[in-house]
Amino acid sequence: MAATKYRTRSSLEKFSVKPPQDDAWSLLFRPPQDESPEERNVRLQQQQEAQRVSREIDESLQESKKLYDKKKKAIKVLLLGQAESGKSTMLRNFQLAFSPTYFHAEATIWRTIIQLNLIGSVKKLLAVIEDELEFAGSRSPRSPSTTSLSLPHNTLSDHHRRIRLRLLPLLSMETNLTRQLLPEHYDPSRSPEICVRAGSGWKSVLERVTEVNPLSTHTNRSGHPRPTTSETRSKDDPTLVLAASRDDIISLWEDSAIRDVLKKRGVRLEDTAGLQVFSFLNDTARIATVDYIPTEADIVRARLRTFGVEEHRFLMENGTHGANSGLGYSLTSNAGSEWYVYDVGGSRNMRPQWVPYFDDVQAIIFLAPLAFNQVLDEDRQVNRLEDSIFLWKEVCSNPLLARANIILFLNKMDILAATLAAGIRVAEYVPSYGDGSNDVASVTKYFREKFRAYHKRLSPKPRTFFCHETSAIDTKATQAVLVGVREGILRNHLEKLNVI
Ligand SMILES: Nc1nc2c(ncn2[C@@H]2O[C@H](COP(=O)(O)OP(=O)(O)OP(=O)(O)O)[C@@H](O)[C@H]2O)c(=O)[nH]1
Ligand SMILES: [Mg+2]
Repeated sequence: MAATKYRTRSSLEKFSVKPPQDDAWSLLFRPPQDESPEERNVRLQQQQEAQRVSREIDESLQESKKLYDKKKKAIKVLLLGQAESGKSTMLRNFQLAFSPTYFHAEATIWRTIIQLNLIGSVKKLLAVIEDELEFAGSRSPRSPSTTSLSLPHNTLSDHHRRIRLRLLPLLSMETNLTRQLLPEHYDPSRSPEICVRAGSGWKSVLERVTEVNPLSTHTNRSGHPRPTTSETRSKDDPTLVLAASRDDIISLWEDSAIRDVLKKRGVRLEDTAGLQVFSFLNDTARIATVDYIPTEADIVRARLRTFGVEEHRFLMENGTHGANSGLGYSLTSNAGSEWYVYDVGGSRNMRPQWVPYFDDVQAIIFLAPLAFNQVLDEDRQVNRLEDSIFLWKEVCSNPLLARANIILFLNKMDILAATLAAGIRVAEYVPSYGDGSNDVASVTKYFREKFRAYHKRLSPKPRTFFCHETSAIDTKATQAVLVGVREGILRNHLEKLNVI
């Protein structure tokens, strides 16, 4: 044994002292025989540089591998569901519940999105007014003696025309800003909503927009910070223009003549899909101010369409306890655990992009509003609930997801309740519902059982069916649900790793 060891060492030594003559690398790096001292210096410097670069490459490879291994160990959750089902809203609830520092740190970015949502609503309002004014103008040319336009059921006047003109700068501001945010090749006329491509650096654009020039941090003579003025703000920041338009927006929104026009033209104040198109208009007095700071509820409610797949990394800031989740033991390892949550764009043309993320995912939160009386934006022939069930079947039967837990969120329960309260009957849209009772509990039970049956029938191997009823804009109730869901996912993950 000792002799073997000795032989090995001696052969290594022999190699390092006297390399074999036919070693290609030695030949390549052998100094030329007539090398001058300067050439030698240059050669040695080059060699050192090459070694440094090679070390750097090794280090970065090791770093990437470490990251890869870490990510492999992290918990991965996919948020799936059709467009507008509430995935991004749920993600923001997740951030608020488990990563509140991060959630609050992004408040200024969301302030601009909320301002853009509000301006978007004003834009829709102005488009209706413009149409109405044009329509009225073409039907009954104005006589010089009157400033009112007589319409069949209402009257819009020069007063409205003037307000519209005053609000136009707001619209050009919005056009400028959204142009910087929209994904490449995206045609805004296809969808009026704000949309950003995942990973495109849109947050940096908004950070730049909201950055206040250091001048504003100066104090005045009495030692108080100077108020932010137009010189201290970025030219793309809509705050001041919006604040200056505040009274005009409120007066338009509260104007009964405008309400009549909206009604006459069939423009719903609240979109039935829950896209509360005009919802921020009700809060204009609070939002259109120079010192507006969004509330948690505002941030959760903001609408920003997802384009592509967004990866969100979470380091759990707070561990929750078994007592909360009814597990009967404490999952203290929860705090500090690393999670990746993937939020996807839900419209049909984006769905093929989901598949690469199916690999190695622990859980899927599938959002399905029971929108039995609505159709998809991208295809007005397709019923929303039917589309959700179709997607659910695809997800349950997908072999790549066979090991993942699928958790169904029947989201937008508030809208279901409002729809049923308005007297809209399920049987009219879903004949198989027959003469079942048209109340929330019965309708929910009926559809939940449908989802359960497909889950059981189509799962490649048996797994438990989890289902929650949610209203993602109700942050308190949603967080309570998410705490339980997180515990469940973590427990399952630990069980798979045989830790508990
Ligand atoms: N009333 C109500 N509105 C909701 C609920 N969940 C989400 N919303 C609203 O529905 C709209 C769409 O929500 P998002 O979270 O952006 O939908 P998404 O699934 O991410 O949509 P895409 O990004 O287009 O795939 C937003 O305006 C939300 O405020 C809910 O439970 N109730
Ligand atoms: Mg989204």
